[in-house]
Amino acid sequence: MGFTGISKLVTSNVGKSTNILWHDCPIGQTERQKLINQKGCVVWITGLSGSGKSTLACALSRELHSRGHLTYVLDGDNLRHGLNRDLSFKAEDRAENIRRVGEVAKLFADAGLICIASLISPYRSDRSACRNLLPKSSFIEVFLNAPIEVCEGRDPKGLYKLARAGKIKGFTGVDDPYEPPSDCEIVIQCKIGDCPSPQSMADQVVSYLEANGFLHD
Ligand SMILES: Nc1ncnc2c1ncn2[C@@H]1O[C@H](COP(=O)(O)OS(=O)(=O)O)[C@@H](OP(=O)(O)O)[C@H]1O
Ligand SMILES: Nc1ncnc2c1ncn2[C@@H]1O[C@H](COP(=O)(O)OP(=O)(O)O)[C@@H](O)[C@H]1O
Repeated sequence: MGFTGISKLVTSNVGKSTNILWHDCPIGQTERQKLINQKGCVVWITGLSGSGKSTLACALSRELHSRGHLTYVLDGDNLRHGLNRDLSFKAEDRAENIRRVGEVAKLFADAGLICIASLISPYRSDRSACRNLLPKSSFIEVFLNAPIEVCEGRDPKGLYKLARAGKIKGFTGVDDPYEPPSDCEIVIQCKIGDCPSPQSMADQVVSYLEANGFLHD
């Protein structure tokens, strides 16, 4: 075996990539996790636009950081400024958006980080494909269950208003579907006039991570 850990020179074809080989390194996820005393995982926050995904992602990242944990936030809106700038909001582009972010999140988790992905991710099949990329139990799906009335009432970017006026087509929850999770790890319930604070949403996720051993090696 050489330095790159090629044990047998058998190449394979994956998607459109032909004759490729997997290289292993002696320092892997286990070694990295030991170094930072935590377990890599993906916290995947799904919900309507305006439900509070980015707010929760940032509150969670801040809370974990203050406790000495390494996190990284992958925010749908932000990633569409770079990695996913070539994608629209039609179903197949949303699927590709989620697939790419799932693959990136998998790398962060493999690096040992608590990766917080915050995307509308409206289709169950796309979220499920991301779940299947990760080892069992290290994909933690969080449903920010805020009714559209709450999200539309907030409308911080004025997008619901534009969608209702027909100036944005295919807006999630207005004229595009959102499929709520049927079986996810955490549900954060937000009702009209009664939403948990950002800190208490973050605390709910931290409790789950603590109880499931992600905050220790
Ligand atoms: N048609 C349509 N539908 C939904 N959202 C729209 C649309 N057009 C633009 N936006 C803005 O894009 C943000 C959602 O991007 P995502 O990458 O999370 O979407 S998705 O997961 O691919 O469905 C979303 O951000 P959030 O409000 O933070 O969810 C919107 O600001
Ligand atoms: N728990 C909450 N309680 C009250 N307001 C909230 C809460 N979470 C988010 N908000 C507000 O709602 C709006 C949308 O939140 P944001 O995090 O941008 O949602 P999303 O990322 O899902 O679009 C923002 O103005 C934010 O300040």
